[in-house]
Amino acid sequence: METKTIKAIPLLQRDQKLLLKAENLSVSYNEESALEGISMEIEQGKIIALIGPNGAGKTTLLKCFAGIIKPNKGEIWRREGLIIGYLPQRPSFPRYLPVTVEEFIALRLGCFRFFDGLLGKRKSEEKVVEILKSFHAEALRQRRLNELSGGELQKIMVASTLAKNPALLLLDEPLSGIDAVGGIEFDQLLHELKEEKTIGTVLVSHDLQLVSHIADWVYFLNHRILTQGRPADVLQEKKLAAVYSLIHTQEKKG
Ligand SMILES: Nc1ncnc2c1ncn2[C@@H]1O[C@H](COP(=O)(O)OP(=O)(O)OP(=O)(O)O)[C@@H](O)[C@H]1O
Repeated sequence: METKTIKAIPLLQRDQKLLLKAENLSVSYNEESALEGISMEIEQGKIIALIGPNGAGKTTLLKCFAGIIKPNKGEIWRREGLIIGYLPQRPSFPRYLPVTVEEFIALRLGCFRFFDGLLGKRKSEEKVVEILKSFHAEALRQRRLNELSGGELQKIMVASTLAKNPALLLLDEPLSGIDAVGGIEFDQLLHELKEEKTIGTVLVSHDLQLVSHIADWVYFLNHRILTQGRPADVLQEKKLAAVYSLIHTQEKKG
């Protein structure tokens, strides 16, 4: 068994745009390897997409970046004071919280009144309204989380993830359950974030159409990085077919 060698070292004066750097990460669950030798850099103003088949290790990698999982091997550097907004895949916990949308967003902002927060009640309300407006979701403000549809809840999850003004955004299948209109809005939102150039984003998605026009750089993972590049290069039909046939051959070898 490898010893755990992750370090959260304050980053990196060398390059102001660099938010996070991962070097040679490996993760295994119960001796079963999920990730091997992953290295990548995430910069401010850029959207990195992680694609690959089910079980490829995409969520595991996001969890490493978020600090939820410690790799068995490798190192992660983060910019000092980096605020990370992490949207997990299909989060189920909010459903059980007996709170309204407004209270939930305030809670995630850390300024819910029960917690005697940083901003105070009025400021917190203003911020929540502002966030809901930007997602065209003001009508949901007083609704309870357990009354929302799957797509509405997902929208609120994205909104509340952005509420803290993170510098690094980690999105795991953010469009799952969101309808076509919501998808277009989300697309626009990602474009706006990109134009502002202040946030770095790692997007896990099976939606190759979204990835093809939003990502600056794509990594194709299957436990290892099989290929990487600009979307126009990686997402060519021929290239994808080659990668998938490589996976198929690996699986056959067992
Ligand atoms: N907590 C866990 N315990 C044991 N094995 C796990 C755990 N989490 C993930 N795995 C395994 O690790 C591998 C990678 O899983 P991961 O969820 O990172 O893949 P993914 O690429 O995000 O998949 P998907 O596209 O299906 O969401 C899979 O084989 C999975 O079964």
